[in-house]
Amino acid sequence: MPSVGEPSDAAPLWAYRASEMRQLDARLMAREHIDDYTLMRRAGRAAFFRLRRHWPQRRRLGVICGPGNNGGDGYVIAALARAWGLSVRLWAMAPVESLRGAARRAAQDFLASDGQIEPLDAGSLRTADVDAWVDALFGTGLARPASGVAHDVISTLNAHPAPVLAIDTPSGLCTDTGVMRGIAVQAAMTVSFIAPKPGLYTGAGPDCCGTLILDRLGAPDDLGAGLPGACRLWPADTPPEMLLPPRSPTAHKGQFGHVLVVGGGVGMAGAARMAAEAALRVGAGLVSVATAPEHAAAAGIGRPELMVAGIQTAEDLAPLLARSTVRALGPGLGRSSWSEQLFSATLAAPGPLVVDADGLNLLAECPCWRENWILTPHPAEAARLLGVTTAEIQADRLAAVRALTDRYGGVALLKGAGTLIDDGQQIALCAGANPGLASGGMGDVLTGLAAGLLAQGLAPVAAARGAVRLQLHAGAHAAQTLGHAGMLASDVLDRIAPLLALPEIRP
Ligand SMILES: NC(=O)C1=CN([C@@H]2O[C@H](COP(=O)(O)OP(=O)(O)OC[C@H]3O[C@@H](n4cnc5c(N)ncnc54)[C@H](O)[C@@H]3O)[C@@H](O)[C@H]2O)[C@H](O)CC1
Ligand SMILES: [K+]
Repeated sequence: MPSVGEPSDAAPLWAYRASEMRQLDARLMAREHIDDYTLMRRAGRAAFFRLRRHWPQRRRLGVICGPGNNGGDGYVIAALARAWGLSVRLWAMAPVESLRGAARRAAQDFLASDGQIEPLDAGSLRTADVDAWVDALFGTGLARPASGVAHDVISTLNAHPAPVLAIDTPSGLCTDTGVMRGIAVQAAMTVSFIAPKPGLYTGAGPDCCGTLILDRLGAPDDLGAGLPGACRLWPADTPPEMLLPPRSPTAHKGQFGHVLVVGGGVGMAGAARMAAEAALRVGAGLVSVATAPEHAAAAGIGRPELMVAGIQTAEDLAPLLARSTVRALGPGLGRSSWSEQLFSATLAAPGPLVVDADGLNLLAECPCWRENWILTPHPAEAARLLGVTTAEIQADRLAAVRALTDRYGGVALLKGAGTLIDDGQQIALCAGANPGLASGGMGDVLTGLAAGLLAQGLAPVAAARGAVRLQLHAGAHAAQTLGHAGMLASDVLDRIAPLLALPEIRP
């Protein structure tokens, strides 16, 4: 049985940068006593049979081969497709004689099977009678933005009605960061090999990959032993692991912490209320809300379990800080002098806390370092915390989340598709993209979930990861019944308790 907040038995995979992928390829070949052409044929076969399984009706393939081993995979796929009686047209970016090693052998075998190679030209792709494309232009070896013919080809593929199967990665996507290098293939499906690459799960990766399938090609889990790895990946479909401590029959509310939400400035009572409800729903024993006096009466309506206090000054806040064990600082806090008073008083109190929204914006103005907190910025808030632009954050999200913990300590949770969580030692990537979560209040719910888990004794990094994964799972349930446009933060809230009641995570 996994301990509280730790991953279940299905320990998540490590994701690797391109520079490490080459070492993994070499290790796999050495361990299995195979050469790179055998491994390439294994990759091509894996991709081809996924294509046949998912798109059985698509029998007119257009294969685009680049100048490297990714292109080599394409030749393997094209030869297999012809052997299976599919119609194949293949366009190559580089002449066969310029190819090297396994890629050259793959091209020669394709020619030997009477395959035809056409020079890469966007115009001929536009008019091709093709009902599925295979993108084997660039893989982990992408070295710069696609330009010239490569750019035009990617643009043509994206405009063509036939779906694209991307091999190993959509061409043009940086597999280390998830940044589109200029232009990138928008694939309907991606089959990636051997080990996860972080850029497929964060940044623009989820948009470019479509349905992402990882085929390990027989790689054992310990293939990367000793390599630093870029991050640990919790794939979106990983079942929610047991998060909460067991509850004895005689348990009482004092055992499950007391969360104090500090926020709800004038006109923003809802944010603090959402965070407070989330903390209750995830199991905190007691939850209080320190909010502007104007909201005190309204903030508790419909949720009598909340204890709400109208706060004028830091002195008013002191007794609430003294009674609580965990704080959630920032939901709807605002940037007024009132906000600054409460911010400073809360930061001065000991004990773990979650800082979000305007709490982060105020922190950016007076940075400090702390062990026992979780910062939960979206990219723009992270940019303010680091004094850079949002584009620079998104240009390398893994570097950004590490820069946050270097500067502020504790745990940094960088929101966005493929949320990253760093404790200064190891980065966790919680895969999963749900456009329905892009609406007001979702950040407040996440803050409350994290605070509620902290209040029950989870370590900050486990509380952060648990909050993200609970919200992703609850959000997926909400999207199934309500759709992405119609789902609200309250709908996610309503699905937390049923999720926690699931046998695999019921305490
Ligand atoms: N190594 C193995 O045994 C296996 C690898 N697999 C596949 O190989 C690719 C990685 O191959 P690599 O040759 O390193 O890189 P690419 O094929 O991605 O292409 C790099 C190639 O293209 C040139 N290049 C890079 N960027 C550009 C650009 N913008 N414009 C033009 N040319 C560019 C660069 O100079 C290189 O020549 C991996 O993704 C897998 O698909 C097998 O799948 C498994 C075995
Ligand atoms: K590719």
